[in-house]
Amino acid sequence: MKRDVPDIFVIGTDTGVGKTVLSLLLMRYFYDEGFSPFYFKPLQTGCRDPYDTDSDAKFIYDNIEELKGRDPAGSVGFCYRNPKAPYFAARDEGRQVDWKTLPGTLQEKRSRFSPLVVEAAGGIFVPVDGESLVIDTIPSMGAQPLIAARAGLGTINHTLLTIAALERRNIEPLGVVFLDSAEPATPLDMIEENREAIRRFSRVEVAGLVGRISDFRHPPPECFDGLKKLFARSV
Ligand SMILES: Nc1ncnc2c1ncn2[C@@H]1O[C@H](COP(=O)(O)OP(=O)(O)OP(=O)(O)O)[C@@H](O)[C@H]1O
Ligand SMILES: C[C@H](N)[C@@H](CCCCCC(=O)O)NC(=O)O
Ligand SMILES: [Mg+2]
Repeated sequence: MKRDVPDIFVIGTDTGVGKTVLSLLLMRYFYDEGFSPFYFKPLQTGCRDPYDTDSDAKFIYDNIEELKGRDPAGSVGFCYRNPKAPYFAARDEGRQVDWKTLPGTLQEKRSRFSPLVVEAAGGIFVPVDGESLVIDTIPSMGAQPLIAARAGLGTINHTLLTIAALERRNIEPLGVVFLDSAEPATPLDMIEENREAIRRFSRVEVAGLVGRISDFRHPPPECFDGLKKLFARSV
């Protein structure tokens, strides 16, 4: 089994920025490059179960040919019904997220798959339990963070804040990928300025831009340009 890429923790500047879409592209990219990738969502909220229409794992399994008919439940750690931060969604059900079991689950997957594509819930300052935020879980996951960010107005602030928080804890991200689901599309000159600001005020590069995708089963080839830049040396 090909194993020469790091496991990836897809984190975001916010909820709804495109982490699941970026995870889908990573899965497609690594399958096409001959790897055996595995998608995992440790903490899913806003779903009755892993088969719900809002389940991120279901979206991945529905849109990756190789996963068609397979059970998305294996790709979900904890699942809570209310669309909230995991801490509050679990509390609504009288439970507490026992996230320290997750590194063991990932370790078990590592024997059969590479790379792991792990998707965070929301942004990195989202509470997981009463003591921990998503950012606190990063070191124990053994996966390198890749930042999904919106492409348009507001992203400079959110992306630089995310990078600054990681830097304070000596966590080095692989890079940033912009996703633009806006209609009409964000003007390219603004995207270039956003890219410039992030390069100038941090040491992190925006590796690529993913434009609006209309068919998630067949994303256009240019969606993978950023991933090629990040991983081509490894594949
Ligand atoms: N490039 C894109 N093209 C088309 N739609 C997109 C694109 N990026 C994101 N979207 C859409 O935007 C919405 C939010 O994206 P997504 O679900 O990937 O966000 P997320 O960061 O995973 O959110 P969460 O924190 O809930 O996991 C979804 O409906 C998704 O299909
Ligand atoms: C409900 C969302 N979709 C998401 C949780 C987002 C929490 C955001 C909390 C906040 O930043 O205020 N859940 C998830 O990714 O499983
Ligand atoms: Mg998601």
